[in-house]
Amino acid sequence: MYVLEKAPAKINLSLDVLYKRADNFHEIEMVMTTVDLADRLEITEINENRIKIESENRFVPNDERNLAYRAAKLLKDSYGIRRGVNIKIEKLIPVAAGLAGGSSDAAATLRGLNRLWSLGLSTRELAKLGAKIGSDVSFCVHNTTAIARGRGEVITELPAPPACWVVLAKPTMGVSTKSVYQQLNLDSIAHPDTEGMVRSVMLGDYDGMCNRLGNVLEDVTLPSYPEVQQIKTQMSLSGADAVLMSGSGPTVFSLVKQESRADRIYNSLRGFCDEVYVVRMLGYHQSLD
Ligand SMILES: C[C@](O)(CO)[C@H](O)COP(=O)(O)OP(=O)(O)OC[C@H]1O[C@@H](n2ccc(N)nc2=O)[C@H](O)[C@@H]1O
Ligand SMILES: Nc1ncnc2c1ncn2[C@@H]1O[C@H](COP(=O)(O)OP(=O)(O)OP(=O)(O)O)[C@@H](O)[C@H]1O
Repeated sequence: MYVLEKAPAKINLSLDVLYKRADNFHEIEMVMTTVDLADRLEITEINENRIKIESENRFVPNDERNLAYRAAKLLKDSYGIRRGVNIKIEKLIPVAAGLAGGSSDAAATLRGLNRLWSLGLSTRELAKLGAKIGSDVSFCVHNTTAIARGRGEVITELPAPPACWVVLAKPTMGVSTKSVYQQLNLDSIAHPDTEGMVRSVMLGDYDGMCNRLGNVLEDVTLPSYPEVQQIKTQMSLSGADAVLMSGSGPTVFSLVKQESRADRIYNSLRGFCDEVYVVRMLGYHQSLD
């Protein structure tokens, strides 16, 4: 028996940090959605009572450090499951990119094992478990468009944003999320209009959504990595409707209505940036088979 699960990348349409909490995490408010760039997981039952990870990507650990491993272990331990699985991860999302690739793999593992082991857990129950693995995992379990609050685990689903093309570009370096949060100066934040972003998404107002893209973590990552600003500038010059860094970076995305413009941005970045993708926004509940 096996199940297949898609694990899509996320982008943050807005990301605000409200304050630092006593537990050293930051209280945040984000509007997030998923894009059509996804890892593919094949989860197969094996005869031994253990979790095996298979991945050909040299940046992805194939042991207990893998977030998919941690998700499987958490589910096994929480529900006393004495069965084993092999989790094969076809890695298409760039690693340490600000696209929540690892978190999405963990979420896909929770969804997949819920089916494989017929656990009957609801999305909310899986999302609650996911929060124990990482702040982005609950959102990834929902696998839709949503507002995320708390440290990222308090999810309110939203309708899909207005349809558009998304061009993603990841510079070569990876960025440590922890270090970006640590360096953020909370006194000088220009807070994005989260409420306005939510309204724009709900109304299907594409221009409103473009005008309200905002990510306070750019304050840290942009000055540290000039390549990120260069990509933003290049995308704007090539006709993007709006441009923003995703998560803690370094991936930058642009939104465009016209496919021809998306192609123009893609072509303008090739040779200058190794990993560039033109994808669609998802944000609907996906058929995961
Ligand atoms: C930047 C985002 O990706 C935006 O979606 C998330 O906020 C980060 O989500 P994540 O990578 O799943 O984060 P975690 O693995 O839970 O935390 C990594 C580190 O980021 C910092 N962190 C994370 C989330 C949060 N609300 N406040 C924080 O300060 C903490 O130092 C933590 O040790
Ligand atoms: N399944 C996985 N896929 C990718 N990286 C993983 C995975 N499991 C563990 N990791 C580790 O997690 C680190 C961060 O990877 P990931 O691609 O999830 O970062 P990210 O996209 O910046 O995450 P976020 O946007 O949530 O901050 C990697 O350097 C890698 O060592």
